[in-house]
Amino acid sequence: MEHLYLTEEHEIFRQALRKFLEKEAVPNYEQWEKNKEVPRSFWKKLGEQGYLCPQVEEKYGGLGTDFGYAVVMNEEMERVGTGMVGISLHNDIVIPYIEAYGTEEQKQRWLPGALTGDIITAIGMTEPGAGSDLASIQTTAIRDGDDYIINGEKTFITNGYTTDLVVLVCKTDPKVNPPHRGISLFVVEAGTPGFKKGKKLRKIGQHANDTSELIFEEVRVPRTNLLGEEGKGFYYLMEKLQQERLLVAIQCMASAEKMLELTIDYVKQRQAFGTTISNFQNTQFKIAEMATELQIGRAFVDRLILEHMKGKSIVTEVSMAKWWVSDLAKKIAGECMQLHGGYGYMEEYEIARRYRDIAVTSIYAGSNEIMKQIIAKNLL
Ligand SMILES: Cc1cc2nc3c(=O)[nH]c(=O)nc-3n(C[C@H](O)[C@H](O)[C@H](O)COP(=O)(O)OP(=O)(O)OC[C@H]3O[C@@H](n4cnc5c(N)ncnc54)[C@H](O)[C@@H]3O)c2cc1C
Repeated sequence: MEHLYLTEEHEIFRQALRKFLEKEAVPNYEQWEKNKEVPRSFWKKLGEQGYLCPQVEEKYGGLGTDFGYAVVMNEEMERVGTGMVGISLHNDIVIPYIEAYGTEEQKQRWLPGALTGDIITAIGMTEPGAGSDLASIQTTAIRDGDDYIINGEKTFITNGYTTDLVVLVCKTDPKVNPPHRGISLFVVEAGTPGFKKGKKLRKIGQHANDTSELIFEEVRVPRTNLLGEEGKGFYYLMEKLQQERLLVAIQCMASAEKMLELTIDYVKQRQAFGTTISNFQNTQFKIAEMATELQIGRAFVDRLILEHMKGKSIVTEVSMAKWWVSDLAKKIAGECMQLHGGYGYMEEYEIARRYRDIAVTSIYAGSNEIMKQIIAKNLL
């Protein structure tokens, strides 16, 4: 499908990336699902080809690419499987915090490793007792001379098991009112005494994508690991969530388009009552409806990508896209599975995995209910 914001260079990049993924990811994907992680050897290969954080400035080893390249990467990885979203989380969500709020010293320290795959990153916001209500987190980072002492627990952390570096959301002032003013961001490196990782969590889908609990017991980090200013963490998160939520909409579009493609192929060859399933009017109407809804979603998401690339603040519209496209993708997953009949419920057919993988998109990156709350708050 043609996109408004992509140049010929983006398309050349897409072709090269697609070839790379067909060789290095597709044949191994099932094994990654079984192992519940994308191996570091693959991250390193991505790094060698310039696919890790290509947007980073050249002086740190990056290519200084625009958001169009991130869109292409997300679409192409999503075509392979949603279990690769941890790579996008690293490229397009975690590293941008360091790029935007890190000091020169911090950038020199962490960006080069993030580009080679030596440093895999994660972001720790959610806790066992606080997800949507982020301001009520309990993890604390209390000043002790030139250091901070961190105590707390995070859960559902993407890349949590493999991570070398986590951008951690903590309370530096647990008593301040309103509570979000007491939130700060820290970089905590794996291996720091007191920082423990839990087991890989057992999820219903996105198996290749590792998700873990992270535990912090009396973890001492120097002041040089504070990201940006103390007490500004919540504002930094709000600034960056636009891109995170837009990416979920982009991933859901790509996945839903793939599901429709798989289903069109299937109904054209499956026989029943002496003809193909594609000859039934119900099938034709379902395909027509899904294709129409995908065109509507594509037009909206493409417009938002363009505006995001121009640096516009489109928080309300991105929240709309996040809930609407993820709900659409979930509905399409159900309808595509239905058109596959019993085979759609079998793991041999890709639609089964896609059905499981898409379910979480209405929950993570801010639940769809929270998206509607943001939209309503900005309109009323
Ligand atoms: C696979 C996976 C990967 C994840 N990756 C990460 C990660 O890398 N880093 C990270 O920090 N977190 C991550 N998360 C956490 C995710 O962002 C949270 O699960 C999500 O924000 C919801 O929080 P919760 O699970 O605590 O649900 P809750 O906040 O307890 O919500 C439960 C239900 O109540 C609804 N609800 C809550 N508040 C309101 C309200 N005010 N009005 C109406 N309804 C409301 C919610 O929409 C939801 O339906 C991940 C989660 C999953 C499942």
